[in-house]
Amino acid sequence: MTTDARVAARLAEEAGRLLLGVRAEAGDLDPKKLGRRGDLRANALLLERLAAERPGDAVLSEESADDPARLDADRVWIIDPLDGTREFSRPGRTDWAVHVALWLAGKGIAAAAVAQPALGAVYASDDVTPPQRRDGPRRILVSDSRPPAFADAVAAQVGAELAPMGSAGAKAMAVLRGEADAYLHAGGQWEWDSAAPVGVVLAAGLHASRIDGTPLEYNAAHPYLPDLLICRPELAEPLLAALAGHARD
Ligand SMILES: Nc1ncnc2c1ncn2[C@@H]1O[C@H](COP(=O)(O)O)[C@@H](OP(=O)(O)O)[C@H]1O
Ligand SMILES: [Mg+2]
Repeated sequence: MTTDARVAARLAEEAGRLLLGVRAEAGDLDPKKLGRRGDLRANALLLERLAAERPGDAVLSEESADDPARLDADRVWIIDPLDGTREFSRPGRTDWAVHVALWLAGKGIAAAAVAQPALGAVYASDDVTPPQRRDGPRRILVSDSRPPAFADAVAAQVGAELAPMGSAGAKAMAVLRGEADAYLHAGGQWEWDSAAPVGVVLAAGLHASRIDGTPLEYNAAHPYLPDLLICRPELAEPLLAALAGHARD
């Protein structure tokens, strides 16, 4: 039988291919409509493929009504069919992603994949390696539109520069590729924004936690997970120490 991680990788890749097509045929469609079309079509494809590949599993999707049956389920797919909708609808941007994660009761995120279709890349939890250390100054990625208020102070404390980028998945995968040292977020986010990126980076040996250092927990009744730190393991301690001093600012 195909493993859950392979299913996640294949579905993320398929949804990514569909999204590239939606973008290619968009013409001069209004960006908001293009984003919405991408969200809905990718969601429909993922739901249909999950129902075929893993019938009986529950699904928590950004783009579907929440079915509370997932709270009693042992297997829940947590999906964001198009993360970085805003960037997807802007020509030339590559910072958008498809997230497919599987949560298991008592285990947490057990399989995950993130596709970055505009880069032709799919990252999966069963096939990742830790990044090589990059030369140059430390770099912390933050939201393009909603960077944490205290990010400047935290970056200064650890001698890092900040760099904006769209999409939680794109930022996490940039850390995985070694293009940045950390991804810091606060102020609001949902489980589907981080489940698959966190599953992939943890499998590669990177650090991922809440900004107070506690574990990220998924399949909660209210699936709101407002903050996140992903970083190279050796940076976790200094970054969490800096965050402890600034996150209440
Ligand atoms: N303050 C906030 N509240 C809720 N969601 C947020 C948020 N800040 C970022 N997000 C979500 O996190 C994802 C990455 O955001 P960003 O690009 O700003 O880093 C986006 O997901 P979607 O594109 O799936 O909506 C965005 O909506
Ligand atoms: Mg998202």
